[in-house]
Amino acid sequence: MSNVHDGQREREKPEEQIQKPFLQDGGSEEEKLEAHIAKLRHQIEEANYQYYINDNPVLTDAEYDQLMIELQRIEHDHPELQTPESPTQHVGTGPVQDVSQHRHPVPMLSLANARSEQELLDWHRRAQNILPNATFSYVCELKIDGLAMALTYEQGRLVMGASRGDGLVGEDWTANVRTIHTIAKKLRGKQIPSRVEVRGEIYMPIQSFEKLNEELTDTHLFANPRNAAAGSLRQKDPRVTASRNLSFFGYQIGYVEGMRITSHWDTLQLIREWGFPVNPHVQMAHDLDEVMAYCNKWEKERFNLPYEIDGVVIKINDLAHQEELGTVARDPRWAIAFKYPPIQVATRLLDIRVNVGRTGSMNPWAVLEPINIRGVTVSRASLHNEGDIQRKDLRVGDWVLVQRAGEVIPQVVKPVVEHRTGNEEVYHLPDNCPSCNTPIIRVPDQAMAYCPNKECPERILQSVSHFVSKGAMDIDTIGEKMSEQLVNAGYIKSLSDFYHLTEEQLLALNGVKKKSADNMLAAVEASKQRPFWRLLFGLNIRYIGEKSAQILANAFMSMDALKQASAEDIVKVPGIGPEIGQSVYNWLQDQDNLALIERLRAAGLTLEEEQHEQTGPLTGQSFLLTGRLEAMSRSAAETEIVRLGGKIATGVSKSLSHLVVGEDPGSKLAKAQKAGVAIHDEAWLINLLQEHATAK
Ligand SMILES: NC(=O)c1ccc[n+]([C@@H]2O[C@H](COP(=O)([O-])OP(=O)(O)OC[C@H]3O[C@@H](n4cnc5c(N)ncnc54)[C@H](O)[C@@H]3O)[C@@H](O)[C@H]2O)c1
Ligand SMILES: [Zn+2]
Repeated sequence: MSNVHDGQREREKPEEQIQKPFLQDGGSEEEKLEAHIAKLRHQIEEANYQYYINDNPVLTDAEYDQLMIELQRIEHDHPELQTPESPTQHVGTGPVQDVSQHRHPVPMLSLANARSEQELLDWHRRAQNILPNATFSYVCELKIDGLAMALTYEQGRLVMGASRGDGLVGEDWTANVRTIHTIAKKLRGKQIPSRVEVRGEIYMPIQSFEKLNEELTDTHLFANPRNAAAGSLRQKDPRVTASRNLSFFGYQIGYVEGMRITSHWDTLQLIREWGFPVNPHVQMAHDLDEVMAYCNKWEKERFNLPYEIDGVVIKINDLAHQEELGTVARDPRWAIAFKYPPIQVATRLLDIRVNVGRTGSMNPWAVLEPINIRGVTVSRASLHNEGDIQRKDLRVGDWVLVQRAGEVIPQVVKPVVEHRTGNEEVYHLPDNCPSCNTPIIRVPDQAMAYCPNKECPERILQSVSHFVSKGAMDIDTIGEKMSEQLVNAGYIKSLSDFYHLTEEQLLALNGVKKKSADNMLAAVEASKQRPFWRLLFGLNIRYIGEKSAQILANAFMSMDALKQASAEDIVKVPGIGPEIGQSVYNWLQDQDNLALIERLRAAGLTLEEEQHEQTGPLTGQSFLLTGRLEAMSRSAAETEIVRLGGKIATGVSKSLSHLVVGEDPGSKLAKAQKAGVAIHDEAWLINLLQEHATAK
């Protein structure tokens, strides 16, 4: 453990802060300590509940870890105060009552943490003391920030998907787990055991997380991809889970019948053969130097990953060693998590300003004193909405903690209250739109505020930029800059004006030559062929993201059918919540919007889903195959995908659902990785096709 002085200081500090109910005058040292422990335990249990059950943390991970470390230290120094109920002795928190429970045949444990090279060495020394003659080798893995899942297979078929819960009893989420494409429903390969439990991490790619938060109404925003993954899995309706683009990496076997495996490395190979994705960055290490090199490498490179990691997991490779080392409290002795320090930096909140979004929303953002967070200078951060600012009690002039997680936009975590001087100012949204000065409107029960003016210049600019963007109408030769010029020149007052642009108009703009004018007109023309859902997405209807646009287009098949639907009809569609449904309905009641639809119709845009399209289990998903497939030809695979309702994409874009990679893939792989597209191998595809072919 750390040196005595540190330990003493750590213990003294919190005692000063103990609140009255715990501290009775004249109480002995012991009583004080007990009271302090009780408080710590209470705080941790409370945080656990918010984190594991509500998927809505009330503390930052760093704050939580601080409480836990302190409690562990006190219990270590005062074993007499340890209890089996202490949060240091158990994992997570029990399952919620109204979900079926699953008792884990082999407990699902947590992992002890190391935060420095020294702590890693300490871990190694402890293991070596128990097995003095053993020579260890290690498997290094990324610590994916998601939630642990235990998947049981009988005769190769998935029969149970359970969360960790309190480690002994988890929640049965089988129906939801089945909707996750990267989880095998049927094991592949030659060696199929009669019964096996595969463990791994369900996670949400960063891009999907960001997209999801864009689509969710402000009251349900997820704090990070981990909470988004847990919240999306723990849904009553599996169709909601299905719409959330969760993914999976396998990393362990809980137990297996009739099969002998001797090393963790072999475990990973076997899991891969069975058809699960295994993280491609797993690596063997033969000594602690190699382990440290791996940790250091990924501390820097983690921001290039399409998913979040919060550290590295190091496991002793030999399963016989693992068995002998066993577990202590809630952690195995044969593994450790090397955790990266949270990337939070303090800086000044200089000002709060407001942008007008494409639906008229007031979007406050922070002007920060520029600060370098791991090589990136951060000078602004999104603040979501006024409610969020109030919840965090951010005041202009505050010192604030700023966080950069993965590639997620920098976030203001909280104010550093101790640094307050009293000169900080409580923030309120302006009463009028900063762009057009119209009084803003607040929606009851929501933290959002809007500019109601349809002619608000900033709102028009944003909505036009969105309309031409890649995910929407993809008018690629007209970017943000050109949109601005077109709006400023008065050519685009409404989205339908794009379809009446003339060459003369374009040539009159600064710096536009005939060739680029022609390109722009051609791109506008081509956009008429975009599928209906893209138009729906492009229309800037509040809360409508790509996914909900697809769901609505599939459910109603045409704009006319959608127009005729009642609010109840729309809300009833699986995956469309009440806010989205009501918002679409309201939008369609507005005369100006209806007139816009008619102008778009007259211009020849697609207002219907293609009728001849197959619908099936893969509807709403797009696929792109690259490289050589072995078991079937690419065209046969594509035909089968289309037959099952899926689409074949023409290139990699953010909206691509799956990239399937065969032998010798080309540049698409790197592109897809960058775009955060889910990437699979051929085994996965075949499994998927077989699964649905039999189910159909
Ligand atoms: N902010 C809060 O209020 C709050 C509350 C509770 C917990 N937490 C966070 O959760 C942590 C504790 O949670 P925990 O008990 O799940 O421990 P943990 O997350 O530190 O480590 C154990 C987990 O790591 C995951 N994991 C990812 N990749 C893995 C791999 N390759 N091999 C094995 N496991 C892998 C598994 O899900 C496993 O259950 C805390 O340190 C804190 O960061 C935060
Ligand atoms: Zn305005």
